[in-house]
Amino acid sequence: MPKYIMALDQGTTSSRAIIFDENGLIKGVTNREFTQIYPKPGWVEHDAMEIWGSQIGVAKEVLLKCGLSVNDIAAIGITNQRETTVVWDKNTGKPVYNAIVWQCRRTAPICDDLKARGLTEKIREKTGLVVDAYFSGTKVKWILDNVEGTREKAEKGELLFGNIDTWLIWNLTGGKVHVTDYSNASRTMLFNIHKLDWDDEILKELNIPRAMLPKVMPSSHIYGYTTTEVFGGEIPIAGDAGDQQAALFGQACYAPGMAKNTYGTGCFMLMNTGEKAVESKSGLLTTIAWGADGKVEYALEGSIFIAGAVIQWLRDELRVLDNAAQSEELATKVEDNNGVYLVPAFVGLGAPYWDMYARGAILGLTRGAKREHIVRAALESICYQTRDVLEAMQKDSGITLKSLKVDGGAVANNFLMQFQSDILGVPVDRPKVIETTALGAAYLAGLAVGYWKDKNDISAKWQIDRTFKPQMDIDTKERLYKGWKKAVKRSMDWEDK
Ligand SMILES: Nc1ncnc2c1ncn2[C@@H]1O[C@H](COP(=O)(O)OP(=O)(O)O)[C@@H](O)[C@H]1O
Ligand SMILES: O=P(O)(O)OC[C@H](O)CO
Repeated sequence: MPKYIMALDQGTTSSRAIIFDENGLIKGVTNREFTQIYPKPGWVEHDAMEIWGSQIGVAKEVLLKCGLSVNDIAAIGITNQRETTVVWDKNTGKPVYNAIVWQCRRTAPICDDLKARGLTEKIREKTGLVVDAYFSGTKVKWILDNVEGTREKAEKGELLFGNIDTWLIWNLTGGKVHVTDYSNASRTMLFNIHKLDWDDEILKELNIPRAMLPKVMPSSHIYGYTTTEVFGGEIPIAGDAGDQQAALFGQACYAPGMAKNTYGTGCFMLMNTGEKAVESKSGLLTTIAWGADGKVEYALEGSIFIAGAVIQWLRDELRVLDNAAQSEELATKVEDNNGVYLVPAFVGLGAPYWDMYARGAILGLTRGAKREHIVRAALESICYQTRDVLEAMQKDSGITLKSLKVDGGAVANNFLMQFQSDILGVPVDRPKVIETTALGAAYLAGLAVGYWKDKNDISAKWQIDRTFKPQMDIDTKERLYKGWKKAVKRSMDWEDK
């Protein structure tokens, strides 16, 4: 058996390739940011060819960096930004339009129409999702309705749809394999999560031909092999999961009631609910965690659209930071937020508010408000949003979390982690490997090819780096959170419909 597993982690802002050893430890990482395209306010696109190029580029680079060849890799696991939609021509392999990113709000009117037609409940029952522009279904419809010639071609079976996992696997296999996994399918708003099949009724409502859709497979499975043109040899592609579900797997949250929160571009809290699809009454999503060991398991999810991205915004647009890490230094230069709240509703609000028309706001400014306060308010907003979601999660599941496992790029920020623990009143556990998304994809791939034995083998590898314990007094905590709730209200229903 070759010595390593390679994970390809295609995120919202960067493509990453990571090589893991049998202890689940990182041997090498490479990372490449790619272009974010904002054609209009609220619209977000990526160039699918650039995504493919950057992903394959980092994969080759990491092999070189580690001095490894194709024969050293036992399997590849894919994990991806979810919901982002690519439609391409089956014959040429070329996308017919840019990838429409999960954050894009352009299909809000299509969602309003679905709601007006009384389909909200039916869609929730079948897919576990709320009707929102976030998911892929309305994005596919938008492409077929707006890009010339695509509907005819789709009806003739000449176009294919895929999320980024599907797009990467298609390209890695030289256009031979058109698949996705249960976790990704469950984010399309086209998939019946109980029957485990594409839903003909929803497809009809959105006028999407079934022939465009990929075959849905387990998340740990050999889907195909890389063509020799890619790496000069064949490697089995054996893991596929949406990045948030992959992180749940990488954090070894295998028992019902176990949860993690991932702090990347957005912030996503998922709780394993086992073989039971728990219905949310508090604004969360019911989603498929993964298909593995011959069964499908479910999760409750709280999706926060903007988390680490607010720090990128401070860096790239406001230019008050040189780099993301500097946010910690600035936030700790001041004693508190000085009454300043930042609601990062740049692309509307996700869980538990689901307001496609909310927009970002900075409130509570006075003459004494400094750059440091705004930076601090941005970091605090990530923690308040997480509390919103945790409260909903505890209500829906009836489980009170004793601690929260965290991961993702932004958890390197110690101020963020301490404030998170303070505002939740719950200890926050940061593991040694914070690249748990990639690790989860590697585990899923490794299990499929027998590189690791089973989930117990994996659970034993989870190691803690640091626990952040709550230190804030209850009055301060509640006063701060109350301010947040007030600020959120002001940001809602801002954009005209
Ligand atoms: N030290 C830090 N403090 C706050 N935010 C950070 C820090 N380091 C990275 N980030 C944020 O984390 C995000 C990157 O995390 P990552 O897990 O790579 O995200 P993604 O997979 O969504 O691309 C960026 O949005 C960045 O602004
Ligand atoms: O790119 P990330 O890691 O922020 O993840 C994006 C999510 O998958 C969107 O649902």
